[in-house]
Amino acid sequence: MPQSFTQVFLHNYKFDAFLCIFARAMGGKRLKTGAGKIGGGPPRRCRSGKWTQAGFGGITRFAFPFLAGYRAMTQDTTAPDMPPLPMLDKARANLRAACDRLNIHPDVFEELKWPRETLSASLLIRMDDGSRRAFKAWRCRYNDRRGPTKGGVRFHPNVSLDEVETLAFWMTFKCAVANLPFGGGKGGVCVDTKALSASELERLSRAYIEAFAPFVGPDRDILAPDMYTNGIVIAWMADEYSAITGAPLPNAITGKPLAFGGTVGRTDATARGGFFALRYLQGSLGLDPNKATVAIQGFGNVGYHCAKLLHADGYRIVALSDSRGAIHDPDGFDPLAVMEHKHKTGTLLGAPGHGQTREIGNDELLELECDVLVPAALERQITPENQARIKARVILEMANGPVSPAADVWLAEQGTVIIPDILANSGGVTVSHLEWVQNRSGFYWDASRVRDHLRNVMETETQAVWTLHNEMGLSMREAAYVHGLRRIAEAVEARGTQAYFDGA
Ligand SMILES: NC(=O)c1ccc[n+]([C@@H]2O[C@H](COP(=O)([O-])OP(=O)(O)OC[C@H]3O[C@@H](n4cnc5c(N)ncnc54)[C@H](O)[C@@H]3O)[C@@H](O)[C@H]2O)c1
Repeated sequence: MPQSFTQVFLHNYKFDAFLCIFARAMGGKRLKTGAGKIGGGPPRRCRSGKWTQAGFGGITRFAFPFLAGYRAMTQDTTAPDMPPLPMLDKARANLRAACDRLNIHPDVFEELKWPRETLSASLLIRMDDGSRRAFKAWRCRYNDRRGPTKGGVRFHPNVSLDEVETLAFWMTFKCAVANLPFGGGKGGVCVDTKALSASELERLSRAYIEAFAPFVGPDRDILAPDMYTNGIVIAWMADEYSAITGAPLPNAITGKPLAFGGTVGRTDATARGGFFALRYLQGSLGLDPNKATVAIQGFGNVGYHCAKLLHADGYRIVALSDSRGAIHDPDGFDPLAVMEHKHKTGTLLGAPGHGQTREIGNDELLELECDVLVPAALERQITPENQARIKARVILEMANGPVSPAADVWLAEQGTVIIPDILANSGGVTVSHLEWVQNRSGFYWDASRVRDHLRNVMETETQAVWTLHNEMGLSMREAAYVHGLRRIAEAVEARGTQAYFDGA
């Protein structure tokens, strides 16, 4: 039995390779692809799950029961600790601190130390030019004590196992902070979507589901959008899941288009949730929406809707950015006009503002003089390297993990208020929960009911975190972890801890 993480990993890959050879020996065929055929060979619409397919996707499905069981075994908490995964280790420092604050039973920390299970796969797809390419992919179920795991799928060239597991860890806490009956999960594919054609992207999205279908399910692991997985990607995934399971409306995937069982209000839910949290705190933070200035990093789903909502509320959006660059105008931008320009030209560079607009570097945006900084793109954008140059009084973390743990401590000491990701961006998963509920009941809500529910959740939980922050003298992040951990610990302890066996 392998002992170290590296050994476990290598062992798993050898196991995959063995299955690959075994599958070929058993007669898995290499199938032609072309128009109407998607993925690296497998025939589509295969509902039986029988071993009739070649390619890694088929193998993963075939091998899944062995792999899942094997990985679960190798992640036994009685095994020696694994070598560090840098991001996850750092994220876990918040858990350790919250456990110490609450005097939580050691069994709880032990349970949350590692993901419950992580599956890796190689997605082999046919490219438009006829070649085949393999993309590394993962799906992690971190902890499911409060319910089925829930989390998005990220398509990005820098996605790694460490990132996926860390994002799943954060999802565990986010769902608890929002008081949802879910645990935390996450998935990712190492891919630059901009380098793929639409049909290649469709094949990849479907191949992801094919590889992980046995791992997911409405009562097991529920998928959602994340970076570079928009509504159409989610629709392909949901369609593929329907085909595999034979269920026409799979509620194992949320963020679906409306016509495909989606919910009203999901598109801007993450941004709206952050907006509700900020608006709830703005009085306490001394922010006057008619005077306050905002810089937003990332102009995708979350960044754009955040800009729109804040702008409509009176805030002045003085800077915006995307992966291609950033723009600054002290007199502010109308996000609708910027989006229109982006649609026309493919970039927000050159978009009109209300005054003297100039292009700036992405780094410069973070360091601008403004009241509220909204990172809505990637992790680790604010680190010890640039922390001293951050001038915003308030940071609304719409991205996951945009402030490194060291910078987080340093900024909190300087008096910067950071509304942490596990609270600020929990609006998305909150409305995803409503989609899951509506799919189950078959009764669909109107927009005002969804918004009222979201506002209620965001205000209730923001108030709880703010109260802990003040009463226990914690940073907002520490308070959010304490708040979430209390709920997770209750769910763990309800099933019994060592104390039951000690007769305590
Ligand atoms: N979509 C959701 O519902 C949701 C929910 C919770 C958290 N989040 C988090 O919010 C963040 C954004 O997600 P999204 O759904 O808006 O993704 P998206 O793919 O729609 O948009 C991402 C944006 O970030 C920009 N970007 C990428 N690299 C950048 C860089 N180096 N500098 C500046 N901008 C850069 C992209 O150009 C794009 O505009 C992610 O961290 C995601 O995990 C999203």
